[in-house]
Amino acid sequence: MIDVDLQLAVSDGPRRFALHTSFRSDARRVALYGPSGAGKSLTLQAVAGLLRPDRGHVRIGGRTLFDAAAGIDLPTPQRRVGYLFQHYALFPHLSVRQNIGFGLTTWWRRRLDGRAAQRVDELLASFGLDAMADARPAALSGGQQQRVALARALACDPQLLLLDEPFAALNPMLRDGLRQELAAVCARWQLPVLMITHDIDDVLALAQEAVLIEHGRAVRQVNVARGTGVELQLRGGVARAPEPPQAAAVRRLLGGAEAGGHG
Ligand SMILES: Nc1ncnc2c1ncn2[C@@H]1O[C@H](COP(=O)(O)OP(=O)(O)OP(=O)(O)O)[C@@H](O)[C@H]1O
Repeated sequence: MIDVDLQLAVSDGPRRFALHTSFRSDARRVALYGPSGAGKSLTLQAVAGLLRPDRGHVRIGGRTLFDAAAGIDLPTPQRRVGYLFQHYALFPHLSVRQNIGFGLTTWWRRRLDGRAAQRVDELLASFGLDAMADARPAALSGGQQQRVALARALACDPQLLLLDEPFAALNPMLRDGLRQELAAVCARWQLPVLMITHDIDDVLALAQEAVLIEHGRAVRQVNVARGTGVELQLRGGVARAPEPPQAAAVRRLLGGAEAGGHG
């Protein structure tokens, strides 16, 4: 379902950070977990198309969003990913309704057409935000702001939801309740989720699989329900997720020859 192999470098003056994250997962909810500065946000931004990798690919549910070798680089709106930013990034001067509908409008036409307005009404209702549709974000609680940001991320009918530290902006007292609310939203919308966090409780509450990111590398992949993990290898300079069980049989049947090898 999620197949990511990314290589890119960013620099800020003399500081240079090289990212090479590679993992594959069939789980519906995957967390990128790791310390601050490990490269989680860069990975998420590259999946969303906000950052262009030098090499690699991004495939979601069989769709190729990016493939450097094949020259494929879908612009963000065509990727059909919803992005929940770390501090929600709600527009303070727009109402709840306008925030949710923002991505359905264009800069030259900010009015919602009939279908888009209906979609926004549905989202307002399903997130329990009708009563505050005309309020500005500053008048909402942290939890309500999170719901507006989630509704906005879902407005474009995404095929993948990207969550960047979804609870970082919240009072710890609120987190448990909102984790459960978010888990319910994901289940209700049947949406695959790729989230980043450095809070192990987010992983335990929301993720089926977690990929540990350290120093710009995906180093371990953990099955949360089973409590098992596998190391992600760097082979020939490319990190790969573990092979499925039948791969060993295929290798045996093919005589152990490496791809591209002869004799
Ligand atoms: N646009 C940029 N230009 C230069 N360096 C950057 C840029 N964005 C991120 N970095 C650097 O890349 C490294 C990885 O950053 P990233 O934001 O991906 O980490 P992270 O794992 O998401 O951390 P956090 O959990 O603190 O958000 C950091 O050292 C950061 O300073």
